[in-house]
Amino acid sequence: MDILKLLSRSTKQTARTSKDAPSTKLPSAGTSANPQLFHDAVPEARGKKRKRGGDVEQTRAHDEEEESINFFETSSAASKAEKASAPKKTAEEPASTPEKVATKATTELLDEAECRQLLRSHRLKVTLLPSSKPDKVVKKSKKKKAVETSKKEEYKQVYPQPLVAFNDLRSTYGISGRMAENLVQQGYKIPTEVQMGSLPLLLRPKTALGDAIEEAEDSDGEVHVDLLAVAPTGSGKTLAFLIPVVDRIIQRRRTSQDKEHILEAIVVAPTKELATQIVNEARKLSLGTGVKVVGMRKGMQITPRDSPEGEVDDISEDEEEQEEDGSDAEKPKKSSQPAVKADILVSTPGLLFSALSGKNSDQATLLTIRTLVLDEADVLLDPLFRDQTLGIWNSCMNPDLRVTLWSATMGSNIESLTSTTIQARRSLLGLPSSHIIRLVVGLKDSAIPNITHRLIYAATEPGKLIALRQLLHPTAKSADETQSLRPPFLVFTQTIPRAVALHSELLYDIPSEAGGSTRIAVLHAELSDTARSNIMARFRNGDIWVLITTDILSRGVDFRGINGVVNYDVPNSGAAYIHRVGRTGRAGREGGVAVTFYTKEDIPYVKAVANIIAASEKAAGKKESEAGMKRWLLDALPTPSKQEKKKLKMHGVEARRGGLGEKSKDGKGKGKFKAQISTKSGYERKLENNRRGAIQGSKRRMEAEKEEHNGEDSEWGGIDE
Ligand SMILES: Nc1ncnc2c1ncn2[C@@H]1O[C@H](COP(=O)(O)OP(=O)(O)OP(=O)(O)O)[C@@H](O)[C@H]1O
Repeated sequence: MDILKLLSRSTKQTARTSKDAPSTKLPSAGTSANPQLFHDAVPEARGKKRKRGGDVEQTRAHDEEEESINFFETSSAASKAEKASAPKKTAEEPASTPEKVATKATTELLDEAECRQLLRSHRLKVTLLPSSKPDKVVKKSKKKKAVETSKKEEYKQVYPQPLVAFNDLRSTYGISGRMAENLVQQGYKIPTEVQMGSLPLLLRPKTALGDAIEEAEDSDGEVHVDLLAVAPTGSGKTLAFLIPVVDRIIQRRRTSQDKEHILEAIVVAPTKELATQIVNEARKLSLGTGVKVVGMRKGMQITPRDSPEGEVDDISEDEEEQEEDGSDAEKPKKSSQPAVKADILVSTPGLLFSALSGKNSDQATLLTIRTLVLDEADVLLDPLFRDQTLGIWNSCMNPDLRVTLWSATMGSNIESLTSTTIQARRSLLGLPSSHIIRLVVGLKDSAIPNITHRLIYAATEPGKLIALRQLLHPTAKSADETQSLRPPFLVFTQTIPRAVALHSELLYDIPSEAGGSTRIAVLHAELSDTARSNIMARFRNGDIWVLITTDILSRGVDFRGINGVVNYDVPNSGAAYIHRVGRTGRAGREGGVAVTFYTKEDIPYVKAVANIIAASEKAAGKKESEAGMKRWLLDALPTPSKQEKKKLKMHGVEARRGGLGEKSKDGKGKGKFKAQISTKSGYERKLENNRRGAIQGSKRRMEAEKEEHNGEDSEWGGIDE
């Protein structure tokens, strides 16, 4: 079914020819050939001589595409035999000797020049952050210079082994055959940049880093690594943090007699939707490895290992999958069950923190946790979640604790908070201080270059509504790629009441033959968990075409087929813009569109968005004449003060606070009321208007008739005789 055709049917849109139809360019049109954002080899692009690393990479990437059956296949007969038995395995992996892994490792490593070349050509920058807190920069000029120099010396760029091809995960870094098989099953072929940079570092730090650093060792003899990774939205960070988590558990089991489920890893994510998605990804990845993944639920307890058998229970995988399908609406919840028996726990900070600070809090010191993952770390360490996140972090008392932090945006304040927390924890446990590794992919804090941005001035609130309808119902004249937005797409508003009101407004905008009001939905934090899961499942299935939401869905959530994002209300910060628009153009897909409306009220705040758009267009290689963001507009927009930025981040644009706008004192709805979205649907208002019009019309007619009648009475009619 052509969604756009149906939507534009009432506006007599002319049928697109296959030539001008943009379907092949749509992100929902299929899988991306290459998920890498920066896969152009730099030396070639700049006309320099190519080094050997580039060739290695090209050849391997090509080989991967050729190997349609199994790109994890190694050349040796022994490994072929090993691979052949892999799919049949359903239980845990048989032990693989460390010597075997080590022998393989030596055969695959690149020299430093090749590493540099590859890392650079994929815009990967790896830095060791200072192991101690950098000295305070004092303002006195001479001192400042001296201190800055010493600070500079502490930031050291390193060139670890990049992951050239997915089959190296097995051959060089020794991941389990079963996990490798799971990756094949899911169709992963070429590693994304963040996977290239982080997987060797986290899987086998010694192999990846060589003698680049002399570091503290963990009890398993590996170099201690904490990682802060900043990589674009949709660039595969989930897989980058999950593979090492699952691998570390499998490695521990290989060497230990204890095959029980021990809670070894915690993944924290800011929203329930993201946490559920991570649980699903982790389960797909660890299928058949014996690693168990559980999503945290209300009422669950984090029990210590020696909790009595039989008491231990958790939500079954089936049950959670049902929740994701939205099919468990009528089922009673098992949320009061007492325990978590799993290897990996995924949770929002609030749920886990309250479980830790509950009745059994003294038992809750998480001694067994060896990996803590903070997904969307900048938001988790923002004041909103900071206490909860640090509370969880500080409960993890295992000396081998590895912390990895991930996001597409990371302020320098988050970086220093991370350093301080890691070093403080290590000194509390009497451990030597260690370096934190920072991995940055591309330009830090920027929007992905593979989507089209449109910043549209709509002047007023009603103007935005008209503009949104224009996107939804392209007219014959406007149904080109610059005007229309092909569903499915997401619409973001500033507040919950505004999302609800916009939903009511648009409820009947989709023709009934296309599914009518069922095609449009609203998702926000005040809905029940079941309702939220239900809507997510329907949107993923393609039953919902337009999903109106708040920033609750702006981070991490991966909808593969989204064609566009509409910022109905301007986002509260540059970071919020980057994450919102990053819901489209995932895994390198081209064709995603991000539309942002702004009104008179937004002008003081829109510069951050405009700057990000300009940087993204530059990164995409657009010339000034092709760029949507014009220089004159950038220059004309005012730069908000720090204070204004802070206020905006905390509360949003004032005229829209509280959602529907405040009534003026006389109740007439002027002034602040202009930022209101009607709470009735356009269709309902049209009916009401028609009804009101009909009543007024009939009143007018009656009055006219009356007047006529009176006129007749008063009119001189002569003498009736
Ligand atoms: N190597 C790969 N090849 C192809 N697709 C991939 C690869 N790695 C991940 N993906 C896919 O890319 C999509 C985005 O991945 P993911 O959700 O992990 O992105 P992210 O970097 O966490 O994004 P965000 O910053 O928005 O949280 C997913 O659909 C995932 O399956």
